[in-house]
Amino acid sequence: MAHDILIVDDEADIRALIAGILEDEGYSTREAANSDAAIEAVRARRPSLIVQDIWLQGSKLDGLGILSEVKRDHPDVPVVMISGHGNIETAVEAIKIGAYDFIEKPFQTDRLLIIVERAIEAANLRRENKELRLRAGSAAPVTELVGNSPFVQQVRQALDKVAPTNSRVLITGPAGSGKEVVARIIHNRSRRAEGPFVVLNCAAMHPDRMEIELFGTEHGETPDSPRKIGTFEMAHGGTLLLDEVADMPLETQGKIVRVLQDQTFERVGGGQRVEVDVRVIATTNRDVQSEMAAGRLREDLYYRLNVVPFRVPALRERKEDIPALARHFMHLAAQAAGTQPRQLGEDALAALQAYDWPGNVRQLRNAIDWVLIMAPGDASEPVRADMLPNEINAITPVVLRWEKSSEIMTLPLREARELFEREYLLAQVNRFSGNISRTAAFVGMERSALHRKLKLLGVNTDEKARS
Ligand SMILES: Nc1ncnc2c1ncn2[C@@H]1O[C@H](COP(=O)(O)OP(=O)(O)OP(=O)(O)O)[C@@H](O)[C@H]1O
Repeated sequence: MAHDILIVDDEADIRALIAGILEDEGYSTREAANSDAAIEAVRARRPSLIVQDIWLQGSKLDGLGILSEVKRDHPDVPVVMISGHGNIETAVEAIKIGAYDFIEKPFQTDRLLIIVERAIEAANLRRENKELRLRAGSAAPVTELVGNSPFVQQVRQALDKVAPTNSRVLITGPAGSGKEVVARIIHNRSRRAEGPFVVLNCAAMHPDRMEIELFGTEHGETPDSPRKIGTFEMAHGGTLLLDEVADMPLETQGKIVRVLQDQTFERVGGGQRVEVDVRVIATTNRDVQSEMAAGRLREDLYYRLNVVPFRVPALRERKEDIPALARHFMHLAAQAAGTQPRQLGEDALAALQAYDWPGNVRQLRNAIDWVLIMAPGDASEPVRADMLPNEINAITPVVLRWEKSSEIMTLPLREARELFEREYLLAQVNRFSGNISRTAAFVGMERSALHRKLKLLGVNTDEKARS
């Protein structure tokens, strides 16, 4: 579809001249002679770009006034100002308000066309980047890792060191564990934070499209379609995240090695080299050693990407983070739904910690979204363990489903006490990811006494590690 350009000038012959030049290049144009007509035209349909004179005779608002209104309602629409010799200062003022650029009268056709093309391209890139961020479910910049487990503390320290450098980083870990979050934090804390953060999901991409997505095309996919900008070019000045890099075709992996080497590449179907300044971060949930052994991941790519390795463990290996993550996601879910967050009872948090989370942090986030909307009971009451989704509730330790536990009432006191102690301690050991010292401190026992007790109750090492 042709880009729609609005031309605002009080002189009819200048409007006609600009419209002619732009239409010859395939743009479609509309014209407005004063501020009322300009604002009405923008309201009728958001243009792709506005070319606008600074001085407008017989108009309520001058060029700067229209610019301010347009930028207030449509900050993403690029505006190119036309200035006369005497008003360069005003043109500079316009740039401060948000104009993309200005051209001086009398203008050269080539300059007008170059500026228009660049302004539209820049606006497209900004929009695509915004969409990519939204698709990743994270429009707001992530700056902190939620949690306080030894893992999170270690990663925090490593992030402080690595983020400001330009090092490439390879992040491994199971699906949904937070690899992309780590990548975003690295970007947000780097000197590139103001630049784009672009994600290319290699697993979701058809292998045939991979190179077009990465490098773009010089001529467009059909003779009259515009050229496409690839993710490497979009990420110029910022960070490119190659998500699930081991799923990339081998041939493309080879091309990436070359880009990493000299930071230039050719667009598909193009002969010219495009220079870029991009920090590359890659993630994978596969075992990189076996991927290399099977010939699915090139060793030279692996060594170039793995300058700084990060491993994000499964959630079941760091259960201490669950309460903080659960509260964080409850807060986010409530904010998104425009409601009050529900409080999570201690028993519910313990039940969440007893569960294995095969889908990791992403599954926990989904579960909390469910709890906010679906959990029974009054919204002002804390959520209890038995109100959690079925798959979690089903494995909740007996001790957390007290009123459901008819079994305990059928037992003599000594056996009931043993059952309670066993379930209670098992649940606590689970909450602390099998760490006996931290469990002992929490339940108020000596470490050695807890060990003895667990042995006596038949809680074996496997169960402790059941996580
Ligand atoms: N420590 C954390 N703090 C806050 N949110 C987190 C954290 N870890 C993960 N999340 C959230 O969990 C979800 C999954 O995280 P993310 O997409 O980073 O995982 P991933 O390992 O990249 O997954 P995949 O391998 O499937 O692409 C996201 O919604 C993310 O915001």
